[in-house]
Amino acid sequence: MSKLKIAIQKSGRLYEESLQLLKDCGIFVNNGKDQLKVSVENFPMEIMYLRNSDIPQYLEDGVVDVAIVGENLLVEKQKKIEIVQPLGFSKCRVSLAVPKEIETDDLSYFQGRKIATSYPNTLEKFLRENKISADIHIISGSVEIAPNIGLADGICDIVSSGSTLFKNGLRETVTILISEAVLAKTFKLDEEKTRILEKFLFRIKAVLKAKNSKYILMNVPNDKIGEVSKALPVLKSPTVIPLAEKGWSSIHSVIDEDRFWEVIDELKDKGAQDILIIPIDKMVI
Ligand SMILES: Nc1ncnc2c1ncn2[C@@H]1O[C@H](COP(=O)(O)OP(=O)(O)OP(=O)(O)O)[C@@H](O)[C@H]1O
Ligand SMILES: O=P(O)(O)OC[C@H]1O[C@H](OP(=O)(O)OP(=O)(O)O)[C@H](O)[C@@H]1O
Ligand SMILES: [Mg+2]
Repeated sequence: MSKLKIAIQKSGRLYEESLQLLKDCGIFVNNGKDQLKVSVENFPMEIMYLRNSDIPQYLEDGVVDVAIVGENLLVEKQKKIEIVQPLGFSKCRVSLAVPKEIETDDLSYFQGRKIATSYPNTLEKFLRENKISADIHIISGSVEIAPNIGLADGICDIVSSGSTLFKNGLRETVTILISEAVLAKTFKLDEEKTRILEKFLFRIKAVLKAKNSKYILMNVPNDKIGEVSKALPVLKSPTVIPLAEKGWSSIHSVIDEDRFWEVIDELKDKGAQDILIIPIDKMVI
């Protein structure tokens, strides 16, 4: 039986959460990461630990079948690859930044200036689309230092919390793109591997859905059940269980993490009491 070859970053920003996702999907990997190719016992999968920057090429060539990579890297490398599923971690953006003394946020500041970056293709395309002509200076890391050592007038790099920019006296002015970790696949996938990928994706979706949802239970006077139920964005209809105390019931349901506070206020207003919110481990719907 064939195995789905998945590439994962060997070390760096994506490593921990990529492995955690596999674990949450019930795919157990027992190895030290010095072993660069590892088979999984309980799923038809083979893991390859690679440098993030090499992964897009391997995907395009079909050397690996799927990979967990930053979306920004796929944009940068411009390879023929398909994004199958955003994964919700390693969220960041690729932005332009200038020394904090520069007062303008306007893109025209960069006209005729020098910009240091590790993402030349992304930057070049963005500048071309916005009719800015600038001198792109490629460096492979520590980009934020460039303006301080007189190497460039501004930079284009990854920003997440913004603390690297701040510590280096820089200020974010224009966001070029936003990114998160994604599961990407090669176009060269045969039928058998496509079936394995579907199985893997089914598990990933159950994990992601559970992460974005909460189990909610509350006590409600029986005459308020209708009103409270209406406020719940339920999967089908809420579970209603009578309490030992006459005239009261317990209502159980699932709500989206991002609607959480809004829904709680409404539930309280409609008569719900003793509201409990519980994390969900997996969710198959
Ligand atoms: N500060 C950050 N916060 C959130 N996500 C980030 C951050 N920096 C990078 N990322 C994301 O994680 C990915 C991997 O970044 P990382 O710095 O670990 O590797 P790299 O230096 O690009 O690659 P390599 O594995 O080739 O050395 C990036 O492509 C980006 O999508
Ligand atoms: O906005 P922040 O939260 O400060 O994150 C941004 C920083 O994170 C990344 O570097 P990383 O730490 O991955 O180092 P690297 O350049 O060696 O990859 C990126 O290149 C920025 O420098
Ligand atoms: Mg980095």
